[in-house]
Amino acid sequence: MTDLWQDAMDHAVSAARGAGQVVREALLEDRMVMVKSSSVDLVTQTDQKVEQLIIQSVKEKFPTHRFIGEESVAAGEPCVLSDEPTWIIDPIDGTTNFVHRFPFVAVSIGFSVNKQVEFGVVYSCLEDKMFTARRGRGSFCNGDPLQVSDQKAIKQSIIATEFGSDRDPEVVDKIFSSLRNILCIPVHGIRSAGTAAINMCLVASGCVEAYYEIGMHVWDLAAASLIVSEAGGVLMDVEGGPFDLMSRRVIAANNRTIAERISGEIQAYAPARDDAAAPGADP
Ligand SMILES: O=P(O)(O)O[C@H]1[C@H](O)[C@@H](O)[C@H](O)[C@@H](O)[C@@H]1O
Ligand SMILES: [Mg+2]
Ligand SMILES: [Mg+2]
Repeated sequence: MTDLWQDAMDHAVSAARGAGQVVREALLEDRMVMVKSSSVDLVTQTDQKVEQLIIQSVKEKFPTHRFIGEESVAAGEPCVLSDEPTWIIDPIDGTTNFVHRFPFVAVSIGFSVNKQVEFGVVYSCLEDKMFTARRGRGSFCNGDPLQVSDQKAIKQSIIATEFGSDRDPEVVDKIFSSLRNILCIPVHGIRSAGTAAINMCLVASGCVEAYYEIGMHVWDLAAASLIVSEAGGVLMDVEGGPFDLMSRRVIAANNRTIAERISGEIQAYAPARDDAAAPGADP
């Protein structure tokens, strides 16, 4: 049977690796920092340049494919997940890390058809780790297979999360209330890589048992969600229902028991969905 998407996945790996080189070179130069939704939601010209390099390279090979790019959406492009082949791109996941030279920065490229992620590529460019997954064919890091942790007890676990870029005191109170509940289970520790994609690749690698967050976006999650599930992990909404790529809410865990326990400790809220502004979106 013809393998429809292998050529596209090979291109994604090559584009992510090339983008990583651009990121590493940019780290040696001064970076002009701009802000988006808040004074702590950062973006640089490198984010914008890398996204355009990836999108242009894809358009040359796959002219009918669609795109959801973090910085294109920030510039006003619609954020629509249709049934069409769609490249879901976060050119730099961990921009704050990039600005501060904190060494966890990823290029994330997900690819969906019929709203289902067919492959995911996350390139941790300072570690030179290429995380890949193809639906139904496993997850890998630099070609080595990945498997989530076999830890069953949350009290023997490390949990990853992020604090996001919303500094509304009411939101921050919910974030810290969830964090306190989880810390006091107790768990062994809480970690933040500063990038959703790398946190999820750490789940897939068995380094942390789970990651949760409310507020990140589809481009942070798309590629890494498949890397987690193809490594034997589970994805869930923070209130225990099915994972929804556009909801800006996720629990990614090594097993359902730990995911459900985390869900029970989270003080949930619902940020505006990524597709909220899409034509015909539910209000
Ligand atoms: O670095 P970016 O691509 O903006 O993504 C991060 C986002 O800015 C943060 O608010 C989230 O907490 C992280 O999980 C994202 O990785
Ligand atoms: Mg991101
Ligand atoms: Mg980004």
